[in-house]
Amino acid sequence: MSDRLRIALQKKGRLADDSFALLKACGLRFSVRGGSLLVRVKNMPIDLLLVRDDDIASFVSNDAADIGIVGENVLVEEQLTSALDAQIAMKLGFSRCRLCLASPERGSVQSAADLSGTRIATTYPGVTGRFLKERGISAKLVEMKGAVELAPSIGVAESICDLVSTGATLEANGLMAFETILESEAVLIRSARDMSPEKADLFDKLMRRVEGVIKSTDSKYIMLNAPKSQIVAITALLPGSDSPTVIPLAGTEDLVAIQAVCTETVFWETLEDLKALGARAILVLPIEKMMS
Ligand SMILES: Nc1ncnc2c1ncn2[C@@H]1O[C@H](COP(=O)(O)OP(=O)(O)OP(=O)(O)O)[C@@H](O)[C@H]1O
Ligand SMILES: O=P(O)(O)OC[C@H]1O[C@H](OP(=O)(O)OP(=O)(O)O)[C@H](O)[C@@H]1O
Ligand SMILES: [Mg+2]
Repeated sequence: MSDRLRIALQKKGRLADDSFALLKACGLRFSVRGGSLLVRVKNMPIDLLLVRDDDIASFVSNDAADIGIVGENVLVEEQLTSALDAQIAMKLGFSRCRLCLASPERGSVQSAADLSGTRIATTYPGVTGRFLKERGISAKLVEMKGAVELAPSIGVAESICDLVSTGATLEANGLMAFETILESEAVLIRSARDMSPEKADLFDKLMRRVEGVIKSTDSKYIMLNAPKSQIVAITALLPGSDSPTVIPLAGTEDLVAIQAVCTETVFWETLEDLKALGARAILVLPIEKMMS
C-alpha cells in the first residue's frame, strides 16, 4: 500500500457527516463531491476511502485501509461472524444507538423469557445469536437486510432485534423494546498489524487531534460574576473544573469574575443553581480544540 494513510469512511448515511466533521476539526482539508470514492486530503498524506459501512471493518482488516470509522454494532457483528483483524482504537461519541429486542405491544413475546421456540428477525445474527447462547435460549433467527420493524406485522417473526435511537421507528410500527443487547457508538478502528514508522507517526498525531476534538465537544468555557463569599460553592458546582481563574472586578470590593473550563456537560440546571448562589452575567462559550 502507498505511504499515505488511508481512512475508510461511510460515504453516505448516519455516520458520514459526523465522520467528515471530526476529520475537518482535526485539521484535514478535503472536499467530498458527487461520486468520488477516493478523496485526497490536501494538506496531509492521507486519503479517504468512501464506502458502505458494511465494508469498513473488512477493508481495515484486509489492508485496503489503515484505519476506519464504523458503528460498534457493525464491528462487533462482523467480529462474531467473520475472522476480522480490526480493533477499536478510540470511541468517538457520535451515532449513539442500541441494539434492542422488541415485539408487538400485545404479542406472545413480552420479555426474553418468552423467546424460546419463536422467530426473531434481525440484521444482526451474530450479536443476537451470542445473546441467545449466553441466556441458553433456543430461537430461530430470520435474517433481513432492512425494514426489520415490519417483520412481526407481515408474520415472518414474533419479535425483532434492531437498532433503536429515539424509539420513533419502533413506536410507528407498534413495537416495544424489552431488552438492550448492545450499546453502540461510532468507533475509530485500526488493524492489529504494525504500520510503517511514517504511518505510525501520522496515526499517533491524528489520534491526539481526535482526542482533543472529542474532549472539546463536551467542554465549555464558563465566565460569570459572583460574590467573593461564594467562590468555593460556585467552583464546586462547575462540572470537572479543578482550578478556576478568579479575577477582581473594577469598582467593587465584594464581586469577582470567575472563569473555568468545564470538562463535562453543563446543564440548564447547573446554570440555575449557579444563579441561586448569586452568579450573574453567566456566559457559556464553546471550546474549539483542547490539547493537554
Ligand atoms: N437511528 C440511529 N441513530 C443513531 N445512530 C444510528 C441510527 N441508526 C443507525 N445508527 C448508526 O449508524 C450506522 C450507520 O447507519 P446507516 O443507517 O447509515 O447504515 P446503512 O444504511 O447500513 O448505510 P450504508 O449505506 O453505508 O450501508 C449504524 O451501523 C449505527 O452504528
Ligand atoms: O429509534 P429511531 O430514532 O427511530 O432510529 C432507529 C432506526 O434508525 C435506523 O434506521 P435508518 O433510519 O438509518 O434507516 P435504514 O434502516 O434504512 O438504515 C435503524 O435501523 C432503525 O430503523
Ligand atoms: Mg450498511
